[in-house]
Amino acid sequence: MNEKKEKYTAVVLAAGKGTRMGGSVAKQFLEIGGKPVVVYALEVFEHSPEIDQIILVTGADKIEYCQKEIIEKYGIKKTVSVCAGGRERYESVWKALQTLKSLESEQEQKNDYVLIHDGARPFLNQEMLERLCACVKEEKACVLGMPVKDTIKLTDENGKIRESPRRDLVWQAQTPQAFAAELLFPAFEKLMQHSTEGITDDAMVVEQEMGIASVMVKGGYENIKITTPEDLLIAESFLAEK
Ligand SMILES: Nc1ccn([C@@H]2O[C@H](COP(=O)(O)OP(=O)(O)OP(=O)(O)O)[C@@H](O)[C@H]2O)c(=O)n1
Ligand SMILES: C[C@](O)(CO)[C@H](O)COP(=O)(O)O
Repeated sequence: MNEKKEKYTAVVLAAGKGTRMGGSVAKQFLEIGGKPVVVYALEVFEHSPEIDQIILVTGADKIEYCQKEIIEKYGIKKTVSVCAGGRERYESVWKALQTLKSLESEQEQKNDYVLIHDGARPFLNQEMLERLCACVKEEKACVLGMPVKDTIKLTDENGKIRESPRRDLVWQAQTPQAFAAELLFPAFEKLMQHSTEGITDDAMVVEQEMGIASVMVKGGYENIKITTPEDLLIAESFLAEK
């Protein structure tokens, strides 16, 4: 007898303003290798056998653009919603989770796992995604990342070094970050009940609100986030190699 497949939703975040990049077009919509940055990750989720559906989060004024110029144009058929995000990244995640709750009522089916990905990370690939999906089934909270290559210094506010942590224990966190839905929903519900500062990823929310530590899963050094202008040069050089 076939076992019922567990349900995976990918949330792709594309509601940021790209302040550090500058320019008039938000970085997730800039073209690299002839396609907008956000399309690369959407295509990976579209072609993954694990992922059942995709929610794309963008600015309220970009919903129509995303529907026509991203989802329809590039054939991202697993997209079940293009919804408006919030001011901060975690608020965009919260909006996506609310959308997902409404969809669950309509679909009369709950999700087992939710993956949250920065639309500004175009070099996710199927191998990274497979490792993450396999891990989250076991561990319930998993973060893609890579060990750091430089020596890390922790300083005080004046830049004075306070600690040099063991490098073999220090990782750069990437996305996607994947969670059992039963952990992620209550974590964000709790988070939104108090004033919140300094939240820069989803694993922090699950740790802070639920007391659950996520497990690091090997991503790739190429899984960069396009953040500042030099990242576009790095991205072009990765694409030239393909
Ligand atoms: N309110 C926000 C802020 C960020 N993001 C998304 O989260 C990802 C990672 O965020 P970051 O690199 O910080 O993007 P921006 O917030 O756009 O950049 P900046 O901080 O330079 O303005 C990006 O794909 C971005 O579009 C989002 O959906 N909603
Ligand atoms: C989630 C993230 O991409 C993991 O590295 C990162 O923390 C986002 O941070 P940012 O301040 O939004 O760039």
